[in-house]
Amino acid sequence: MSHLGGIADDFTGATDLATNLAGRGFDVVVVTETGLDAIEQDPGVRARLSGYEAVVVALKTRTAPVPAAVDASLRALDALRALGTERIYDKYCSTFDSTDEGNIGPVLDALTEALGVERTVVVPSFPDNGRTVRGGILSVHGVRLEDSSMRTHPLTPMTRSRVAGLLRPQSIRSVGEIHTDTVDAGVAALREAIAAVDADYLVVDATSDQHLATIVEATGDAPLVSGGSGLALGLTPRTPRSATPMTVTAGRRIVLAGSASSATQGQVRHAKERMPHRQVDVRALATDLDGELDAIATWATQQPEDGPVLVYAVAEPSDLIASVDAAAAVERLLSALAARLSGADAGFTRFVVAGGETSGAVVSALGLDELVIGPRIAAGVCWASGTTDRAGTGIPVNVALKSGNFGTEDLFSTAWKELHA
Ligand SMILES: Nc1ncnc2c1ncn2[C@@H]1O[C@H](COP(=O)(O)OP(=O)(O)OP(=O)(O)O)[C@@H](O)[C@H]1O
Ligand SMILES: O=C(O)[C@@H](O)C(=O)CO
Repeated sequence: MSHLGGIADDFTGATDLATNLAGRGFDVVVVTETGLDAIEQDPGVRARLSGYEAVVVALKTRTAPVPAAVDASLRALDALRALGTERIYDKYCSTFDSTDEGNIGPVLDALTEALGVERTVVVPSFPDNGRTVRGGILSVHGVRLEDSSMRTHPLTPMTRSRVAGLLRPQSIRSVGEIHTDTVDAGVAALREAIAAVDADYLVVDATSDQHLATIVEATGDAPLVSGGSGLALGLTPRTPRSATPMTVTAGRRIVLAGSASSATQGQVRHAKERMPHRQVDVRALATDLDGELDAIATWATQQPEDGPVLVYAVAEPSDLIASVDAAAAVERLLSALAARLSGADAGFTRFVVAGGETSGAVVSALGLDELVIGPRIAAGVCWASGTTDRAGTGIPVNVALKSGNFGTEDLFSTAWKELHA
């Protein structure tokens, strides 16, 4: 029986959570929406997956309308319950990516109702990646969220920093705060505060892994926790055992960077100095997406086979075209490119993908139902393996899904060295 079930609102978030769980000794697998079909339909799949200590469902709901996000999350919950999971970890972004119409609140409302939970913690902090909450204010590397690069995010611009203030407009339930002094006072004090504060959702400060461990201990066996992936760093598997080994492939390598985040832009500029590279002509996509796809696919297959190549959307802030249509077209292009290049003819089997939305589109296009977690590349980023179809006749691939703002500048050229048999 699986112990922990994660529901992540995007794919990089799912592998981020899985990376931290694996780091704590959990045998963990990520399943996609097609993997949910298999859980629902196939008792054999249910029996196999319930052997994992943790199962994380990767949804693509971060920017989805509320009803779709709620439905998908409840479906994930049902599937996780069918695996016997006892605790649910609702994973959203460490920078609380959403708008006032966002779905973090509605999904929490739905999960608390379905689980019959009265209150739950809200903990976006992930100190290893510079995300901290102090006095209820979320900061990124010491800069208030509203003053960070997230202010100009193309899909979820973050213009306020108080987590409770971001959550309240989204939820029908009440939101309170518990600050650092209480967390510093230790498990018993925090437990008391959680019981005493008159609110359903409690935004709990955390600026260190020690704070996260205190929160995990204070929430004990709570059936639901919510946050970024940081809280996982305080969890302990019930039955530690060796992780399922990840398959390492030997095919060609490509970086697909659809993320517009500032860290990704730096990584793109760094990689451009070190590998063959090509920028997506975003304006051309509106009129001739197929032509651009053909051109980039042909270019990629003509590059030297022994090193990675880079296809990217944004290297400088001025490359960004603020339009939902442009964003959707970039996702379509990069995902179709991944599908085409993963075919036996082109022979690409190893993919670093930057950006949550982009990763969701790419993994879906590759048709991966399950991701087995492999070596850690950076905080919240790991290699994973999957098979491009479920019948067992597909092509094994490795993917590293990198959240937009995660990773050091050299990640696109150094990630590969973690990929060894
Ligand atoms: N030049 C561009 N103009 C407009 N939109 C773009 C452009 N390049 C990329 N995009 C879009 O921006 C969005 C980036 O979202 P994505 O989630 O992939 O990355 P991110 O937001 O940087 O990362 P994360 O969500 O992991 O923090 C995607 O929808 C992508 O298609
Ligand atoms: O929590 C984060 O910052 C990431 O896992 C994320 O959500 C990626 O989009």
